[in-house]
Amino acid sequence: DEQADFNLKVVLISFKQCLNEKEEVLMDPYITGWKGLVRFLNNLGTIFSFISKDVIAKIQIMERFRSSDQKDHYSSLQAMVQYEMDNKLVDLQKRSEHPDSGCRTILRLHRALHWLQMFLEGLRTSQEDCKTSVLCTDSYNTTLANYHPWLIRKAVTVAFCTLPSRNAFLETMNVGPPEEAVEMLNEAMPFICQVYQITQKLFEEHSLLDLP
Ligand SMILES: CCCCCCCC/C=C\CCCCCCCC(=O)N[C@@H](COP(=O)(O)O)[C@H](O)/C=C/CCCCCCCCCCCCC
Repeated sequence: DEQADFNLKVVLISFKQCLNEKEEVLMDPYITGWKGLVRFLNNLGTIFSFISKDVIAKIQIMERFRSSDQKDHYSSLQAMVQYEMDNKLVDLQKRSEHPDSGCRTILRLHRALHWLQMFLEGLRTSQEDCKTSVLCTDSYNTTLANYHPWLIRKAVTVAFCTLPSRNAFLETMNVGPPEEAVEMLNEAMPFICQVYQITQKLFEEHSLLDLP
């Protein structure tokens, strides 16, 4: 039962566990966090399956690295960037020799994490009667939409219209009444923001923010 399986707490704990004392972003909890988000997405209906398929494909790319002979080079985002850059394993101009590098794959998820951060912030601070679809569209338009072609933007906007009300949405997080879900989001936001900021800085320092 996927609905029963999803628990916001599990996702949030994963993002908390992503950061070690050296402020590195650890790959395994990062992947676990994304898997939890996909589980949540799957519960929102089949209209969202084109989105979850894309996330799953990206998770699988990263899992393959983590179970390969090179797995130690993928233990953290920092190790991955160092390894792929040092060994010229990233297509910087055009997707060709290394179409599915770890860096370009994580960059896609990283951009989506920015959307999540904006969306959860909106959800957390909005009034009870606020429409989830509006929060979702606004946060999408200021983040991910900048990287998506027209057709995807349209499909995404249609899917957003099917989202339940704010309170029903918060209840699907399986942590009790909406107020408790908001409380948990208050606790979790700093970790998600930190993971986002550290990754952003890492990719910025290596000029990896525009990978094809
Ligand atoms: C804490 C729990 C509460 C909130 C739960 C939200 C659950 C969200 C789960 C997943 C978020 C979606 C992540 C989307 C990743 C998209 C990555 C991407 O940009 N991919 C495109 C580029 O990849 P390449 O082609 O270059 O390999 C790809 O083309 C896009 C494909 C599909 C469309 C993606 C649309 C993203 C919309 C994000 C909003 C999700 C809506 C969730 C509703 C609450």
